[in-house]
Amino acid sequence: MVNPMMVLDKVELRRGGRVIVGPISLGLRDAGVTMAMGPNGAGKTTLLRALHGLERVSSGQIRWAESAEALRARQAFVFQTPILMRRSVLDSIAYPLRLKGVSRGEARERAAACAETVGLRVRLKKDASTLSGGEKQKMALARALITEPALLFLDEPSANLDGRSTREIEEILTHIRAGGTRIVMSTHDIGQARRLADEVVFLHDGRLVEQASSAAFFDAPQSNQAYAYLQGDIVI
Ligand SMILES: Nc1ncnc2c1ncn2[C@@H]1O[C@H](COP(=O)(O)OP(=O)(O)OP(=O)(O)O)[C@@H](O)[C@H]1O
Repeated sequence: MVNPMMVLDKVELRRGGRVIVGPISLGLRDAGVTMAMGPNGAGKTTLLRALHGLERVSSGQIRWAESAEALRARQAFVFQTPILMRRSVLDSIAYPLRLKGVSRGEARERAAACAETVGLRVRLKKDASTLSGGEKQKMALARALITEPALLFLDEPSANLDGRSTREIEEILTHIRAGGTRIVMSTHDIGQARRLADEVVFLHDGRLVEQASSAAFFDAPQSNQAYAYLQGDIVI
């Protein structure tokens, strides 16, 4: 593979005496959008969290092209349910910069610019908890973008959103991908995966079943599980 950004070598995660992910071996190249797909419980969230360093790997190795510490400082994670703080939208978006020691004024200025990017400019003074679901997710995205991540993880970022908000989130992701940010995300929305993914990593029962370019995966899935999943059938 040309320029792998990270390589997983027989990575396994065990919890409560049970293997929940793995063993998985795969390489992720250093550009584009990788989409983790698979039925409920396949291990998508756990895998993304492990890649971001939020889950302990039980055995095997995750190797990075650069030092894990250096990369960690330049990666961000958008959770399925946004984490809310009792602050204004502006200060919520500015928060990661404040943690890094950036002055309040500069953090707020950059937060306002990020809010503009995600279409939340007119909501800046509102309490974050009063936002709609779609707005909350956009705020979470802005809070991730403010750190200018080289690598962005998103776990089903539009799971509970209507079609319009989903498209708006997708437009933002397309924009930041074009800016060079590497994206690794999960979705159950097959249309979204077709629209955004460069490659698909299909998981089933904690195992990697397929890794293929988006075109190859959607045109001709190689496994019965992926075929059934794309048809909306029960995957066994
Ligand atoms: N900390 C944990 N301890 C025990 N089991 C866990 C833990 N975390 C996840 N699991 C189990 O691991 C499996 C994979 O879960 P995960 O949330 O990664 O799947 P998923 O593909 O993201 O599912 P969904 O599409 O429903 O969000 C599930 O069976 C889940 O119950």
